[in-house]
Amino acid sequence: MAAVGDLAVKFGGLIKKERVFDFKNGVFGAPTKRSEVCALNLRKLRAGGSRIGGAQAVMQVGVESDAGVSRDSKNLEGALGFDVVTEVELREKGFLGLRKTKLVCTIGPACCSLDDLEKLAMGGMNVARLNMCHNTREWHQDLVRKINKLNEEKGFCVSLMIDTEGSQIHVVDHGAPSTVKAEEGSVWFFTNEKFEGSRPFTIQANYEGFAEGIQVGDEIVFDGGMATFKVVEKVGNDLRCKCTDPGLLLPRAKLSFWRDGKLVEKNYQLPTLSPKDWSDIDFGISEGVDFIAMSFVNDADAVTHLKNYISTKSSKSIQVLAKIESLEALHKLHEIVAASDGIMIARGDLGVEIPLEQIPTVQEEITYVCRQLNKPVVVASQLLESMVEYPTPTRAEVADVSEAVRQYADALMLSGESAIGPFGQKALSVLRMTSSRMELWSREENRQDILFQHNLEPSLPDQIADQICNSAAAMANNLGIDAIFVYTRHGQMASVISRNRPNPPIFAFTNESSTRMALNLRWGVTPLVVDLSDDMEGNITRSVHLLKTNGLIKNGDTVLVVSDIIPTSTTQTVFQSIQVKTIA
Ligand SMILES: Nc1ncnc2c1ncn2[C@@H]1O[C@H](COP(=O)(O)OP(=O)(O)OP(=O)(O)O)[C@@H](O)[C@H]1O
Ligand SMILES: CC(=O)C(=O)O
Ligand SMILES: [K+]
Ligand SMILES: [Mg+2]
Repeated sequence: MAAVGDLAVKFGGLIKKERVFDFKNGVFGAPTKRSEVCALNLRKLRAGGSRIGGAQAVMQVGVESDAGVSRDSKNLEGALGFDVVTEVELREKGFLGLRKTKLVCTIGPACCSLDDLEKLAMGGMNVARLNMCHNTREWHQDLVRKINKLNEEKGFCVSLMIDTEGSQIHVVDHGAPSTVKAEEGSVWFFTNEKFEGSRPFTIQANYEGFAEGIQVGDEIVFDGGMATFKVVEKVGNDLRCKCTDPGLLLPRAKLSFWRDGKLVEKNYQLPTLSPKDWSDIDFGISEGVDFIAMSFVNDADAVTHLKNYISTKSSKSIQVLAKIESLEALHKLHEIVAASDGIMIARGDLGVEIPLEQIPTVQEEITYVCRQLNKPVVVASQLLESMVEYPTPTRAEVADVSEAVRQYADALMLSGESAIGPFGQKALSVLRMTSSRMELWSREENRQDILFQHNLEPSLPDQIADQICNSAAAMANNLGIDAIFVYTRHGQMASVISRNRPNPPIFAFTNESSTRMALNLRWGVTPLVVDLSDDMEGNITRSVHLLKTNGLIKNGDTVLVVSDIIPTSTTQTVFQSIQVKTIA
């Protein structure tokens, strides 16, 4: 509850129920109504098994009794596997109060102490992102060590992502340590040559071929519109340009070239992964990071190549996220999404290559394609940009965040807001508060879009698994279930349930740590590591018991349990089941 002196923010108007958010402590003032879940007597809903193409699908409804599990099974207590943040959130807000949208924070100098990282973790950071464009190998190594320490010693579950630098034409030197103003009509020299000391009106670009194919009359745009120059003369490999739209030139500003209102695509000459990127990738593999985000992906081959490389180098499964940040990537969106393990909509660089007014529709299109193909999608860049400087967001920023949540993006990302801004924790709490609000609204208004169900895989067993997950999500909504439990070794079942964006939270029990960390980016999924035995009934009974003894689930709660493979002692038949259990 917001104490006197705390900054309390209220959203009213359109929204029916008000909740007060305490920025300082990062908690909601009023818990989500548990009465949203109707009490159900599920005992009457008993249904038998039905045969589908050789595999057996069982649908059972029963009453879970605690009597069968002995309370002295101490070895299981530690195996609950909940992370500390979910546990607190669950105790405070109940099942429906758990946030669905995942949060990624870029780590930088403003938040790199163990203490800062712990505060971000406590504030709901699901994934820590290290941008390899900046800082040293030692700095990144230290960060990895700190995140691992927090996970191991403090019970957090924060996944690690590295983000490659990639190849892109940008400013190396513009003659000043920070921003330079370009006045209208001023003439500037663009070169790849390094220059010593101060040379006014000179810009050094990072790539020697930057002026290849560029003609007199073409335009150079800084950072997608910060300032614009017209090429007035070609001088060998260099360009003399006149400022036509005055503005600010930032260090490392991104350059794009335009002719007759169309982008002159130049990045095709640059490799998606440079030698430095390969070295950073080797670092990520050796540190056992969970995600590698690949900058400036231009086609599916680049993604497949990296995935193959990782599989030969790493025993651990590492997820490759393709960053969509070029026009070329948009042209090949489907194949890139299909080849990758997930997508980042890198709106920063995308806005350099496409007109800004197209970003919202492109974002909606990408999130839609990702959901169809069951790939997690991160919406990134400038979500709360003003908070790099100010302690509150603009209304427009909150609206932008809400829109990404309404589109059911899996995750939202902070960049400079957490990396260099003094209000990183506040920015994180704004993301948390805004997503929870929009999730509640979508649920209450029943705004869920009908998902056109692509079959994800052609084979029959996979289609059965898909259909089971789809049906489970529908059942969970229709029956007002409190929580969905899914037993999943590689995360596939959990991801397909998540793809349906059901109302109750999804607890994904897995025995693979890498599956757990990968599921951290999936909408609505709380991943837990447990010892999964072949006795699936035993697994289910044990996990319910563990939640109950820890006070996280109580009599009368209803849980929908989805399991994939239940080989029993007498038969090796593959069972796939949906069971509804009322805790008694
Ligand atoms: N590890 C770091 N060390 C120092 N500064 C950092 C670090 N990571 C990020 N920053 C700073 O935070 C800003 C925002 O970070 P972010 O990585 O999102 O931006 P970016 O460099 O523009 O992104 P990208 O290269 O992925 O397009 C950067 O411009 C940089 O100033
Ligand atoms: C995140 C990133 O790389 C971008 O927005 O360009
Ligand atoms: K990057
Ligand atoms: Mg980028």
